[in-house]
Amino acid sequence: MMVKRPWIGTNWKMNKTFAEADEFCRVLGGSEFADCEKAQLFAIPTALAVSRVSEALKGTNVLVGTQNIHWEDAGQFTGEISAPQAKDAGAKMALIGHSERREMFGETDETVSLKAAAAVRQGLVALVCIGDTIDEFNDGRTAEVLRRQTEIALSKIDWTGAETPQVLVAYEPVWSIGVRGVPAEPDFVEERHAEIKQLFRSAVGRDLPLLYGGSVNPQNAVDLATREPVDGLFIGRSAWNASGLVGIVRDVTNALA
Ligand SMILES: O=C(CO)[C@H](O)COP(=O)(O)O
Repeated sequence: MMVKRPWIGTNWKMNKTFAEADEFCRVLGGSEFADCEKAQLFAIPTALAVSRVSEALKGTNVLVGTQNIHWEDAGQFTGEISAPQAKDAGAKMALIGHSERREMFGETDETVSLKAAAAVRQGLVALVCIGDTIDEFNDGRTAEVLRRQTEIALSKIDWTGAETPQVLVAYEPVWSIGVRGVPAEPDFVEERHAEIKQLFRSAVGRDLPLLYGGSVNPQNAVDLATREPVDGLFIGRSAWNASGLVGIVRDVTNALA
């Protein structure tokens, strides 16, 4: 059996001053996982810190991403940043459709699909988030919502080009995210992941890495990451300190060895 090489990374959201970003990079860059072959690590700072964090983690195996991009490459879009600009700053990944952007900043399935296509066009790894709200979950609409979000998100990517599009999806139940989030049971995650992976095959005819996010913590990380259809962990609060991320990477890679 092939040993799994999980994606493990963190989204800083609107957190960290430059000094705090530097400290994160110092600890992660100095850890035994800076050049880790057993996992693909990534960190997604605020747009202002992408350049600084990319520079600080240069030469390591940690990919740096940006939390949002516009779907156009340039233009009259005050306050936005484009995929080429994110790349210029050192980003290798673009986070797209996080539930906080869907809930609070008007992100729709349509804009998610445009942004995912823009990221791929520019050679960024697109990390697309999907997830059901608590109302959708309680109404038994989880499967329908995940199908809609997945199919639309992947619909504008050119899957036929010479380059294989680098697209990751993260299933993040909205009800499990953040300080009021309820951690999802690993059995529940395993079932949803198996269903979402079927959707990849029917929608785009291929397998895509599928990460889990939402209240991942040192207690549940190994159980989640070792489930067969879970290709990685997308972590918020428990990895904002680099030592938290390092601890989870250590536990998960040991468990998978
Ligand atoms: O973006 C997330 C992962 O970084 C996600 O929102 C989960 O946040 P958490 O519940 O604080 O882990």
